[in-house]
Amino acid sequence: MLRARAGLGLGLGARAVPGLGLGARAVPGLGLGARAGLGLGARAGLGLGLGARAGLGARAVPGLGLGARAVLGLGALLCSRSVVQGGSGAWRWGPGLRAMQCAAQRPLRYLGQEEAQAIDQELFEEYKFSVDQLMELAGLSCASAVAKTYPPNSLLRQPATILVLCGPGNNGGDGLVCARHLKLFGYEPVIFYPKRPSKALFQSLTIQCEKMDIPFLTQLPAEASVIDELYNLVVDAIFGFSFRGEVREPFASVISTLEKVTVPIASVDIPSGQHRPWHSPFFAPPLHPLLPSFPMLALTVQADSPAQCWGEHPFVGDAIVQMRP
Ligand SMILES: NC(=O)C1=CN([C@@H]2O[C@H](COP(=O)(O)OP(=O)(O)OC[C@H]3O[C@@H](n4cnc5c(N)ncnc54)[C@H](OP(=O)(O)O)[C@@H]3O)[C@@H](O)[C@H]2O)[C@H](O)CC1
Repeated sequence: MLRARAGLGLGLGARAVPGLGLGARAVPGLGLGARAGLGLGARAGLGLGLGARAGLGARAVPGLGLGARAVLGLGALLCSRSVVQGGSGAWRWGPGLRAMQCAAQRPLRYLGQEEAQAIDQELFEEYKFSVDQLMELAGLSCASAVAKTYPPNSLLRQPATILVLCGPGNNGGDGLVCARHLKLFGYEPVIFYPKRPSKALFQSLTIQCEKMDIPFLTQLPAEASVIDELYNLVVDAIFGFSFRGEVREPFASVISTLEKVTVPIASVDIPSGQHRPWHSPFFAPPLHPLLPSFPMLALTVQADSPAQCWGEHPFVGDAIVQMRP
């Protein structure tokens, strides 16, 4: 069933969203807001909101009362600085689904590596999401964030070339999905995928890119200047939260080259090799021992406070998870 709703609400209370919803919904907070996504969960809160909501499936019921909430939301959440700060700014919508753009200078609560992995496990085991589902959303979120920050026709080099570097794990899978959506958004992605796992999922993602005529490089240019010359932007989908220890080949050379490029780097989840002082404008200064510099595209964030953001172009996509109390 498709449902749409708009209204003004002031509520201190609990509400439940007992279904799987696709659409937009008002989000508590001062301001005008709407949130798009695929959401499953229940939430309670204190909020004054004017917004619109449209959903496919079950919906929340506002009420008086004080309660806890748990949200497992998969979707795009876009919010303006002023909303995050409790001001009166309007919510903004972006391309595709799911990304949250928030203010810096707010108290931050970053996930550590283990926490991020635990949330991932919970999504798979308790909430029964499949890796394909999450990866598709992750890749789409990444492509959407790139498109929002660097629209294809704003780029210096035309056609709008983007180099997508894919690693051997799920982060690399996110990169493949991202490349596919970038192509649909009007970019010319080129993929470097030097270590390909034998799992069917990655083979399928590779075939899908090939079918879309996205070229795969057999070798990465060793000179960073060549990358600067050929590409407007690099998407770094080499390692995510399972990266451990010193970088091994072939990725040590890749990351070493990446450190020297001057075009922007958009990292998926965390900057690969993550201890390095990347010069990308996306990255904030070191903030956490596990996540010393945070990337443009974070895929999982602890969402107790949606004001947790950072950097010049912060985006949070993919799974927005609020734990049950
Ligand atoms: N949270 C979500 O909703 C989702 C997140 N996704 C993305 O998945 C990654 C995590 O994926 P995972 O496969 O667990 O791990 P990585 O992609 O980070 O990397 C694993 C591979 O990396 C190799 N590795 C690890 N350390 C090194 C190193 N020092 N040098 C070289 N290679 C390294 C590792 O190789 P092994 O030989 O050690 O096995 C693995 O091959 C997360 O960050 C998100 O981007 C999913 O899309 C699902 C949704």
